Amino acid sequence: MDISSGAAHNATTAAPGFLGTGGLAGMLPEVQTVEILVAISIFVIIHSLRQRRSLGLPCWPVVGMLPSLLLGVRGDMYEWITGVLNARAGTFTFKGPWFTNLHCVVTSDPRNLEHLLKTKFGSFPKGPYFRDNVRDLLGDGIFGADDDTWRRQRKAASLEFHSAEFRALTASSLVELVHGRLLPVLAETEASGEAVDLQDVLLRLTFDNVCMIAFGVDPGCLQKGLPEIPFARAFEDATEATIVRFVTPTTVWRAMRALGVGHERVLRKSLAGVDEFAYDVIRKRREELATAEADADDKSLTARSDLLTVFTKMRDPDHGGVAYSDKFLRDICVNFILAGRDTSSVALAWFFWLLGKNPAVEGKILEEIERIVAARSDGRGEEKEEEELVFQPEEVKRMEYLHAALSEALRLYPSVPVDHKEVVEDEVFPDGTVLKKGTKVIYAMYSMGRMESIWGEDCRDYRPERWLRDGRFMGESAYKFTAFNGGPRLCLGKDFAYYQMKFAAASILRRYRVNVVEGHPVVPKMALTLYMKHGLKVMLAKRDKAN
Ligand code: HEM
Repeated sequence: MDISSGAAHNATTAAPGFLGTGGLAGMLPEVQTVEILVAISIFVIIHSLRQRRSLGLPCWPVVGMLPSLLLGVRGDMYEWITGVLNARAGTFTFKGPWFTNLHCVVTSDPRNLEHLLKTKFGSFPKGPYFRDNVRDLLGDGIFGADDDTWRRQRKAASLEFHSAEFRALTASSLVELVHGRLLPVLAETEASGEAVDLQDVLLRLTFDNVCMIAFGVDPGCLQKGLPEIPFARAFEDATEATIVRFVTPTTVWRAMRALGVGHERVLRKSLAGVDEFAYDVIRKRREELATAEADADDKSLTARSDLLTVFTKMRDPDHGGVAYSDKFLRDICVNFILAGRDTSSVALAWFFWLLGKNPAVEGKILEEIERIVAARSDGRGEEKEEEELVFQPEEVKRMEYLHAALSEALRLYPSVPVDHKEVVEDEVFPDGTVLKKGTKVIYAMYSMGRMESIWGEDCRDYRPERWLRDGRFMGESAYKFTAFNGGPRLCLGKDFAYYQMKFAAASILRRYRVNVVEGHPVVPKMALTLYMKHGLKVMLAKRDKAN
């Protein structure tokens, strides 16, 4: 480019009196600056577009791919990730701004999922970054733990979750909650003719339920009037404030914690609420168990099978067989509450919304329920009033179409839409992606449900039949259907969650038509769990034989 000729042209076309004799020399640096800036801009744009071709997104100097991310966050973040993954055959590398910890590899390729969740499980722990962020809330509990700390809890909890006593507890707690509280709340709502946020009602149901499983205590969130419960509020606030740490540079949130300001102040206060509740229950349970032990005839307390009682009675084999500390018991319970408090309820909320759009599926679920009720050998299905009809565990098990319909809802709307791991040594994914030690890997469950390469051309359709062979439910590979994770860290509450969702869904559907309020906006919220951003406003209509 001939800078001098351009400058001369400017000089000759400008008014001579204005430039005077020194005009040409004074103009030169200005023109050069503009042209250099234009040249740099052209270079940056060409470079970024080239990067877009090779990486899937334009990558700008200094800010990396942040502009694309910010544009994606403005709309539906999960759909944006899905679009990029589809264009990149299932994996892309996100380059964050310089000096941030936003660099990561995002994948939805089942081969990579199997590699990181099972084959090379040891190379992909939760990692210190995740643990440091969640430690104040979760302590050393199973959710953030790795290695031996994780293995010990997983083994003990796994034994408990597969015991007959635990299954009996889950079944009885659900009868108590659904028939004693959920149905009365819904009956009141129906009678009032008002709309209700079904997601909120379901969140209250599963929060109470998981507290009964973990602590053996019912906090009473789900009851008429839908009151605010301090423990539930504290838990919610503590979780939200913890999540903010993931989008705040580590040094910044640490400084905020030291100073006790901003979301760290909220976290400190809400953690105090969580701990107050937890330690109070632990203290009382220890006292009750000691009293029951002293009175050999009192079997009522020692027969409890909630997690807190089971772990309080256990001895720690790694520490000379002493009892577990209060802090350890607190961490166990808080972790299970976090894992089980909202995952099944948001799945149910999406399920009810999908049914509204797919009445044929709802019809088939109702037919299945009626067949099961009609098959009752003692004729209870015919004789008893609808309100009293309580599904038995073996009946819930026989609801295979409902099982398929819930799995299909979770395929499209997995309660955990994305998850995260950290690589501890250099690795290569089966698709050829090179991972340097310390790389963060995001696996996108939400996107996996929308990939033609995994589920075929109708991947976006809600079709429970894809889960059925000759009318029987057929599970899928955990690396293709990843809603419950896979490998050694497969969700421990999976069977319980299905039981809970089926029991609640069948009990509601047999009694009510759930009509989503017309015009109510349904979009996912940006959070670690796939909540509906505006809840699910519905009107209930009593079902009779005609509808
Ligand atoms: C629809 C309902 C549910 C879904 C979709 C679901 C999904 C998941 C997912 C994706 C993980 C892996 C999380 C991670 O490692 O980052 C997980 C782990 C876990 N889930 Fe669930 N979950 C559900 C219900 C429950 C319930 C009701 C409980 C307990 C009462 C529970 C207990 C756990 C536990 C303890 C883990 C940790 C397992 C480990 O790290 O070894 N889940 N779940």
